[in-house]
Amino acid sequence: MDAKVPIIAALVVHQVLRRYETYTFSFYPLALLAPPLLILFLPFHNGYGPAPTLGAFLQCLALYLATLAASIAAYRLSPFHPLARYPGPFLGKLSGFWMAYVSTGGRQQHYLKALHDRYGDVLRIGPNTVVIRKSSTANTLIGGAGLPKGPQQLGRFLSDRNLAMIALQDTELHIQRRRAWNRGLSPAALKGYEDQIAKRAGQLVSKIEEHKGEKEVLLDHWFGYFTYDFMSDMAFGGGTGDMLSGKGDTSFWTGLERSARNATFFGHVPWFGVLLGRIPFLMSGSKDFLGKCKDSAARRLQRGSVTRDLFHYLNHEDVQDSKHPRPPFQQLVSDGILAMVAGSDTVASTLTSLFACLFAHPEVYEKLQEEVDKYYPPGEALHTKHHRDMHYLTGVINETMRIFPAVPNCTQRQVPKTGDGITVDGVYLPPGTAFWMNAYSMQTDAHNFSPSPSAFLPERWLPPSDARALCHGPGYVHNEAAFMPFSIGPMNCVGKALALQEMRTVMCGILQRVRLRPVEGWQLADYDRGFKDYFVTVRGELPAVVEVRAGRA
Ligand code: HEM
Repeated sequence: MDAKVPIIAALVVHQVLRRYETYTFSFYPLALLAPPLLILFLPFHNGYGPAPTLGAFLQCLALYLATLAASIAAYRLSPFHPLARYPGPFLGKLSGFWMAYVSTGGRQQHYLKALHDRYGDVLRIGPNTVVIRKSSTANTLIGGAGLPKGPQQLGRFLSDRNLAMIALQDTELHIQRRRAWNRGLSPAALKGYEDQIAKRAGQLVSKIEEHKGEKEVLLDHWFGYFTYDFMSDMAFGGGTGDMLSGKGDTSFWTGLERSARNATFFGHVPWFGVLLGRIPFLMSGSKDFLGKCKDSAARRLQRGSVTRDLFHYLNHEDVQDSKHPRPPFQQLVSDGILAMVAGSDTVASTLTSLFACLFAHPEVYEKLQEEVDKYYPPGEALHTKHHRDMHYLTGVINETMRIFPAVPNCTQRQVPKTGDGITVDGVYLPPGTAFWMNAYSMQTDAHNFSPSPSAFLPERWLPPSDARALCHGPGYVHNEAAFMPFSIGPMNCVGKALALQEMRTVMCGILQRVRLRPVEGWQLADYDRGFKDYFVTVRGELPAVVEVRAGRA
């Protein structure tokens, strides 16, 4: 047998694969099987004889695939790879499946932080993927004129078609789509959601109150029900959210958790997620969940606009002119799914972490209680007018999101495949490099927040005029450029203001009426262990004891 032919074919195909990336399903079997078949049947002398047998084909295929795999591995590990300068796990350099595997444990934020502490600010965690902890690069890379989105979301949504806004890699398309979202989450639109938030927050507090005298109430569950019900009011004008009343279907949360684990995995190998997403009987759990979200969006579209909900803006019902034609149905469905996933879990996670931090720091709870009592005495309605003066509450929320960010790895961007790549503050990213700004590592790095970067100190965030502010003394560092729980730039979290408004309203509502305590033996360390980064965060239960405050029921 002439071994040279399949070996040369494999080396050529490797070069094609390096340059040509596709999510077309048929491409992969073609790239893997067609060259050995061609070699056997092409009329030139191939060394396999005039009538090739199955054995000859298998021999040729094995040699071809082994050479292809060896060539890919050798290139990825070689000093000639454009990312060779960056340290990282050996298996990560070899394949995206390494980080996909690590992510299944839910502790990738801690894994990456440990690697950053060991190797430095830029790590190579995939063949063409890095993760960055250097805040001085953030503005250029993901700020105002930052780089386009990376491919991770295609894997997470198991599709490269009918994408939700968060997954759009074409910046122009993203800007266009984002306009409607910006209108739907503008300060004026937020004013319109204020009563709904206050109503749902009041309902939540009443539900928590009902548990007084009982052994415990699971706060994480109730926060989940609150965010789901509110998001369905806010996004779809109501009609689907009924969890707080105890009547709703809670399978949204089980579905989300199950599909989130898959989503994390496929975010590291997006091409694989897209391929599996095309196979009808696979990934049924994730597809069922996406299907349920689709149904909510479809029902809302059929019903039409009753209130000025988010769909009112996404469907361009607020701008009836020829420049704003109605978007295709599938686009609305994808963005509806995005609203439910991005808007529910993140806020539920942060509210749960907020109380976990307060339980672990009773002195902080006391100070926050004082501030809430000052602005929201008994009977004071849960409107937003005091929020901006509540600096301690802001400090508590920021400090919680610093240590327990609901999206620990921020999000992915990618350097365009054509051009020279980009250099910023000594970090060179070659064309095609996908990268994450690692929020968790940045926010807990002593170079950005000192003293005690892992300690919960809301005083870090107080304005210098406040006597309690922690802003002097040797070794004090407070680098807000490294604080990005909502990401930054024009593709950051469009729901940031809404999320803060929800969280402030709920915190004020709860502290105004009840006193919550952790159950006997509860430890923050246990909560931390159960806090898993599965694209959205999965957290352990947060049981609490409820006491109604005198004169507040
Ligand atoms: C504590 C709460 C929240 C946190 C920590 C959070 C965090 C994030 C982060 C880190 C991103 C990625 C941004 C990027 O790609 O650079 C994001 C995107 C997004 N978030 Fe949030 N989020 C929260 C709440 C919300 C809420 C309430 C909504 C309401 C609908 C929302 C809607 C979105 C949307 C639509 C995107 C995609 C933005 C785009 O691609 O332009 N988020 N969020």
